[in-house]
Amino acid sequence: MHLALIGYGSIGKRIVAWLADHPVQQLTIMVRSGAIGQTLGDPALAQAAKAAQVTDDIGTLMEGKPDLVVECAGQAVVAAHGPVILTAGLDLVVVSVGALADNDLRQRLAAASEAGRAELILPPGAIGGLDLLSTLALAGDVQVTYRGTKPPQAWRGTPAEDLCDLSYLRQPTTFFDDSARDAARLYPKNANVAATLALAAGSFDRTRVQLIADPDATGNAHSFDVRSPAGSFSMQIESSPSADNAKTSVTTAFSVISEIIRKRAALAE
Ligand SMILES: NC(=O)C1=CN([C@@H]2O[C@H](COP(=O)(O)OP(=O)(O)OC[C@H]3O[C@@H](n4cnc5c(N)ncnc54)[C@H](OP(=O)(O)O)[C@@H]3O)[C@@H](O)[C@H]2O)C=CC1
Ligand SMILES: O=C([O-])CC(=O)C(=O)O
Repeated sequence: MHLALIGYGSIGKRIVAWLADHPVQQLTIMVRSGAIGQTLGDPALAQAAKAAQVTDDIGTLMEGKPDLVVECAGQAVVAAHGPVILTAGLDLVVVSVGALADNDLRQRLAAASEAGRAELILPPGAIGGLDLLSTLALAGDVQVTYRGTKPPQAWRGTPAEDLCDLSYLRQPTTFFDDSARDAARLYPKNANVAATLALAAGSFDRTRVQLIADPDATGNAHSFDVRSPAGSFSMQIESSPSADNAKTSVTTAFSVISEIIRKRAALAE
């Protein structure tokens, strides 16, 4: 298998660490130009693949015709490179699912997937329960309320800094209560799960999102309630944060790894 990663942060590194025990034939990693040397020097690469290359150029990544491309970089990368990757016939896992809150981009990705006969794969990421939510959404009139609770440091560098004093919180504080569309736009590194729920529910505007900073939180909690005439359920997930990125639940990388395993099995058939 030839695997390509775009982004080598908490998720990319976790995937490469897993590859040490399940190496691929070829690995291509796309990083920013300033990070090429440091990434090439990472000893984890030698164990992850028989051959590894690091580039800052999407053309170079695509030239190698990887069997699977994984975006684990950010929403801007999905917008900049997602359509061209799919049009070229390369299957693409998108982790920064919040990018799909942009209707125009969502349509372009769908059209590119069809034109290139390539699969756009949206992994569950940090949450679960999407199968039942999709089922209830088909039956109609589904209402979703999601609550994302993280420790104050996970909200650094976001608009939450202007909405509450993250350094002096004494109790759980809800600083955002609005649609999944606005959550994905305003909190691109924290509200991808809200976008994933919205896609399964069939509406970014009717999926309600509450974002909470909790000084006593030790990890990232995702809870949501689904109500519909056909059925209702609630889910509560407590996740450990990634060691090198408090915003990202460690489970997310393993959700991507499931997709890598699925692709590898399909190639072996
Ligand atoms: N679907 C889900 O459930 C979840 C999705 N996510 C999303 O997954 C993505 C990755 O998460 P995570 O690994 O924790 O994030 P990190 O910030 O740890 O890593 C992302 C890496 O991608 C790099 N990057 C950004 N733009 C480019 C580019 N144009 N070319 C190459 N590299 C680039 C960043 O570099 P630099 O730091 O220089 O910008 C950084 O090194 C994020 O968008 C995050 O919000 C996270 C958790 C759950
Ligand atoms: O990993 C998480 O806890 C969720 C997250 O950051 C996101 O949805 O963007």
